[in-house]
Amino acid sequence: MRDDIKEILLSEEEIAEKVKELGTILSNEYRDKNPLVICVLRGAVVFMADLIREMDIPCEMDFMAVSSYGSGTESTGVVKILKDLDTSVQNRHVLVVEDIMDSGLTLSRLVELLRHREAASVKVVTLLNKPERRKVDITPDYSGFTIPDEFVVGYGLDYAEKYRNLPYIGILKPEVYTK
Ligand SMILES: O=P(O)(O)OC[C@H]1O[C@H](OP(=O)(O)OP(=O)(O)O)[C@H](O)[C@@H]1O
Ligand code: HPA
Repeated sequence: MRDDIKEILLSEEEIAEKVKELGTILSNEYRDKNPLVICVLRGAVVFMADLIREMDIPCEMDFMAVSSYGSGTESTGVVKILKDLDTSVQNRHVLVVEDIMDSGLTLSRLVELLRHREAASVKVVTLLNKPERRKVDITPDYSGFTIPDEFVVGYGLDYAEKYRNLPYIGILKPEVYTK
């Protein structure tokens, strides 16, 4: 797997430090609010697992599976809900956890849906933000790293379902997805 990586963008240590910082900020923000923390499957699962262990407040979690990339590197523009929440968000403070905001299509669709379901508040935390690629007007409420317009994998992020288990975030060699 390492041979397919052009460059390590974020090391395990850099990620761990950032996740700790975000955990502290979110603990202060959501103290006494018993937030419903929503993991957007599948990419966010690694970030979510680390983040909630850096949040020293009561919270609940639930999962939603959506997909817009299929097996490619460009959003199809169609955000499919593959698995919905088991919990009602009505009157709950909702924190959506994502691995990356790229075109913004996935999160704008999700935020709209959760607001429509009458959540008390909806905020988004993303580990990575690629603002150069934005196709809709959305900004994450909390973001770990702003990254350049490169296709990245690892720490949950995949290309065609591969590389999610890399412990760091690396830039994928373009020849891997152009061949
Ligand atoms: O801002 P966007 O352009 O919408 O891109 C971000 C979304 O794309 C990826 O999901 P993907 O559809 O690849 O599914 P996955 O989480 O299962 O990898 C990623 O995990 C985000 O959910
Ligand atoms: O750079 C990326 N890598 C993996 N999945 C993604 N989904 C949107 N952007 C990316």
